[in-house]
Amino acid sequence: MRLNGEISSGEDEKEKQPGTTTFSGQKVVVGYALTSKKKKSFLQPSFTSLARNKGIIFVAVDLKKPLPEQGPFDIILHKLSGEEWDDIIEDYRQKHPEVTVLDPPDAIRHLHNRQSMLQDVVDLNLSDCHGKVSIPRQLVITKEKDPSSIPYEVTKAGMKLPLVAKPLVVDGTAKSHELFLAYDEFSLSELEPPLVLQEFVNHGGLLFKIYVVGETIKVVRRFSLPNISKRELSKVAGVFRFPRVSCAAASADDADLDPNIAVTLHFQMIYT
Ligand SMILES: Nc1ncnc2c1ncn2[C@@H]1O[C@H](COP(=O)(O)OP(=O)(O)OP(=O)(O)O)[C@@H](O)[C@H]1O
Ligand SMILES: O=P(O)(O)O[C@H]1[C@H](O)[C@@H](O)[C@H](OP(=O)(O)O)[C@@H](OP(=O)(O)O)[C@H]1O
Repeated sequence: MRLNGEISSGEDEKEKQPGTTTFSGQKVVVGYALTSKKKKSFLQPSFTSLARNKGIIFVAVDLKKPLPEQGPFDIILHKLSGEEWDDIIEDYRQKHPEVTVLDPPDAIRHLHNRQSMLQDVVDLNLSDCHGKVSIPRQLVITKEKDPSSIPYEVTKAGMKLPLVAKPLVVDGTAKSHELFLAYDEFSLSELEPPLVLQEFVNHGGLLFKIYVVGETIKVVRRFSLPNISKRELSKVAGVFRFPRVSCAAASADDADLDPNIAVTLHFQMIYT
């Protein structure tokens, strides 16, 4: 297959994966358009090397050049945000129906907003399905709102403390993963809308993260925010920032959990 573009050099990809055989058939070319953060986390040498052995080649899309002039690609893998990029991808999809675009902007738009993201879970209506699947009670504070009005909004909505505050927009930046924990509603006026406020759900300081790709399902355990007791709530005030809760570094897969906790947690998986 012909290639016009920078091919992931593979120079650092010396690590051979056990059990992999070198591919000798038709190649699949994946054009990728990712942030430098995502390139670092996703396009790891061990991964691109494994992919190469299976005939999958990653080629960087040059954002300074028109997309239709690049390739040919079999797949476009992108995670960039913004209307301009969405238009480029949509236009490319129309002109190149033979290329698989993962994911078309229209199909993932609702995931860029924490309110619309969780609406799908609500719509599934799994309130009585071998247990309870629900989302935390939440309130959206739009960007037009004056932060000083947040305490009033919270009281009006009857939200119970403590509250978790998250950026409304999810755009893959480190800032969009930030989370704030507020023990009293007044300190919420220090935060910057647009926000989603959620009631804090005690979940034993652990959560299960489930990855699904086609038929393959992988479940991992992560340490999370610990339970907050009524006593603690009555003694603590203020808003606390957590840059990244339950990230990969907080893996609890090897933790020796009390079996009783593990069983309880099994029934407490929460959608956040
Ligand atoms: N309402 C809540 N009550 C208690 N803990 C919460 C709540 N919301 C989030 N958390 C904790 O904070 C973590 C991060 O929440 P967030 O909503 O940012 O998850 P996410 O966007 O699904 O995370 P990721 O970006 O890793 O996919 C959760 O995994 C959970 O441990
Ligand atoms: O490492 P896990 O627990 O799987 O969490 C991932 C999040 O679920 C993703 O949302 C992050 O990607 P974005 O930052 O592009 O949203 C992703 O960011 P990363 O690719 O920069 O590591 C991870 O934080």
